[in-house]
Amino acid sequence: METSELFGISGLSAWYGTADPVIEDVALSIARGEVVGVIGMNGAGKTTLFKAIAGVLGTCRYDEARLDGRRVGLTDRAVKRRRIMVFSDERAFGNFTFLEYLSFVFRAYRTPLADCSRIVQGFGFERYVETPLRELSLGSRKKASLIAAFALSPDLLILDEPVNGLDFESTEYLYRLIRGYREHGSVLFSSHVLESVCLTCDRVLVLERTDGAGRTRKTFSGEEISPASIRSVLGHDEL
Ligand SMILES: Nc1ncnc2c1ncn2[C@@H]1O[C@H](COP(=O)(O)OP(=O)(O)OP(=O)(O)O)[C@@H](O)[C@H]1O
Repeated sequence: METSELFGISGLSAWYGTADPVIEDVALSIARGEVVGVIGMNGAGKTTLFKAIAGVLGTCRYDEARLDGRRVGLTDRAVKRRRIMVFSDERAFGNFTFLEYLSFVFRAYRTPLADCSRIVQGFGFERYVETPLRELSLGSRKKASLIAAFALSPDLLILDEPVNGLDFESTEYLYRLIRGYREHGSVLFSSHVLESVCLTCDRVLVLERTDGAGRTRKTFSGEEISPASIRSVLGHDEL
């Protein structure tokens, strides 16, 4: 294990109603200050993987999970306070305004409320801060969750399809936030947009469903992280 590892997991399998695993024997290590992207076809198991890592999916097992080099449980409260997951289509907290949601999140993480006006401005979200979340568009709801997560600034940000639903300018701003996060912590995010991983990631993992379950098939790093290189390995040269 590298000394710079923030979080690691091995032998991770997860399932829903039946015993058939949706992801099987997945291993992942995220270094401090590293941005890791996960790509894969619809249904490959990206969201399932993220929920398991975030400790919000009860139906999973793993050989070992590590945080700061120490063996931990994914549902340990102390571990959950070190990460936050932004869901692809967050519909909870619909009756809360953004400001209410923000103070709820900070209270839940036992952290003094931080000033997030710069991030609110960056996402052009000023006029929505007092609107109930259920009245917001998909993209604006996504912004509310992203602003709260970046303002909280835990050691590990887990973002499930953060680009989905965002307008062009907010997407560019999100890329800047993700790249800048290295100074503070690590980011694990999934995307169907190759540009998003190529512009931000240190490493890109491909999750692929083989023999019925999602497994990490290939890792791209450094120079390999380009749309052409990823397409060629995934067999889509003609695009
Ligand atoms: N709550 C659930 N109950 C039962 N099966 C589920 C549930 N959530 C997901 N699945 C199944 O698990 C598999 C993986 O789904 P998951 O959402 O993790 O994939 P994904 O890679 O995130 O897909 P997408 O790119 O479409 O978001 C799919 O076959 C899906 O139908």
